[in-house]
Amino acid sequence: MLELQRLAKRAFNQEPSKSPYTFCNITKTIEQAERIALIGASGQGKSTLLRTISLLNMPDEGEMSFDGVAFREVGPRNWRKQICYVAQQAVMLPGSVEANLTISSKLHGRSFDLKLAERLLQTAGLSGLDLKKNARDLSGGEMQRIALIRALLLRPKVLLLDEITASLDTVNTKAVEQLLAQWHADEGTTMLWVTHELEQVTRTCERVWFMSGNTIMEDSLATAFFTRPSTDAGRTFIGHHVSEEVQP
Ligand SMILES: Nc1ncnc2c1ncn2[C@@H]1O[C@H](COP(=O)(O)OP(=O)(O)OP(=O)(O)O)[C@@H](O)[C@H]1O
Repeated sequence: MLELQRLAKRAFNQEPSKSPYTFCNITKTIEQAERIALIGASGQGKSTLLRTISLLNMPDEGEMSFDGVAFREVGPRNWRKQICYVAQQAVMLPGSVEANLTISSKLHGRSFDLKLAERLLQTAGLSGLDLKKNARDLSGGEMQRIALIRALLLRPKVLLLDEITASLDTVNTKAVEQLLAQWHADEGTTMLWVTHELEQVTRTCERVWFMSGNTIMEDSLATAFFTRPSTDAGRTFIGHHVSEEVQP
């Protein structure tokens, strides 16, 4: 349903035709309800790829289509109604938590589903939160969960999750994973999830895209990638993480 064809983005802040690729040659099809973990070393372009798929950055080369419609025909605003990016650093809009939760429904002309919002807040461990509180006074972890719930309330077809549990403790990380697992079971939302926590991959995703050499070097079932990566880069990546985890 989401097709990427020879997608490429060049490095920022340089003359486009001369700058090196941040990522290139990405041709992939993502079916509805797939959950894919996007992993790889720092600086490989994982966040930039997510931001490009959500049209927060425009691709320099290649095509993307969703349900057969090219992104150029739809325009960024309508594209992002279907394909929603949740950032690593949650951004709260001015005003209360409630205003943050209702804003996207208003912007997209949809009615606000209060019951659903309350259920999501509860599952995310935020049932006691005062919705009248200024959103910018929340803790980093609270902001992160509100940003996620704000995205879910739009009921996008594809969720692009960028290290969304990096600022959460273990309990709240599990709460968010559970929230997304339930959401996936109920809604069949496709997820592309950047994470550095390899155990999280095995808990949350069936498929892995491993980025290396500024492209997707391996695309496989998560179980296959972790037991037998098919490239030297994949083996090195896994070996590095395993040796890091066994160190005191
Ligand atoms: N807004 C920006 N302006 C300039 N350069 C950028 C910008 N965003 C990303 N980059 C550069 O693009 C490259 C890829 O960065 P990106 O954040 O996509 O990598 P990543 O794989 O997600 O890394 P990490 O795992 O550390 O988050 C890096 O060299 C980074 O410095």
